[in-house]
Amino acid sequence: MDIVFIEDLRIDTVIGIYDWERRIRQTVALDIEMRFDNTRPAATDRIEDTLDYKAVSKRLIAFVEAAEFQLVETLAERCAAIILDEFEVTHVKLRLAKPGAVRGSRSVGVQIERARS
Ligand SMILES: Nc1nc2c(c(=O)[nH]1)N=C([C@H](O)[C@@H](O)CO)CN2
Repeated sequence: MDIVFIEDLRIDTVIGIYDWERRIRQTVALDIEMRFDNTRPAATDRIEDTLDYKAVSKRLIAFVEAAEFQLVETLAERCAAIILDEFEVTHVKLRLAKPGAVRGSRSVGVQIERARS
C-alpha cells in the first residue's frame, strides 16, 4: 500500500508537566506516514482524489496550536485520532518530537501506529 507523508511539521503549543512549561509555548515536530491508495489520483491527476497533505497539515496545525496537553503521548494520540476520524486513512504512523526538551539530546518524543477500528 502507498503512503502519503508529512515530514517535520513544526507547531508551537503548550506542552509539558512542569509549571514553567505551562507558561510558555514550545515547538513540537510531527513526522506522519498515512496509508492511502495513490493509484487513483495518479490516474486522474485531480487533487480531489488525493489524500491532501496540505489539508491534513492545516487541520493538525489548528488543533496543536490550541492544545494544552501535559504529555507528548496524549498529543500524539489525539493527532492520530483526528487523521483516522476525519480523513480517508486506515492506518497512520506518527512520530511526535519535542526538540531540545532534554539537555544533551537533540530531541525526545514518541512514535505510535494506529489503525481505524
Ligand atoms: N514519556 C514522557 N516523558 C516525559 C514527558 C512526556 O511528555 N512523556 N514530558 C516531560 C517534560 O514535560 C519534559 O519534556 C520537560 O523537559 C518529561 N518526561
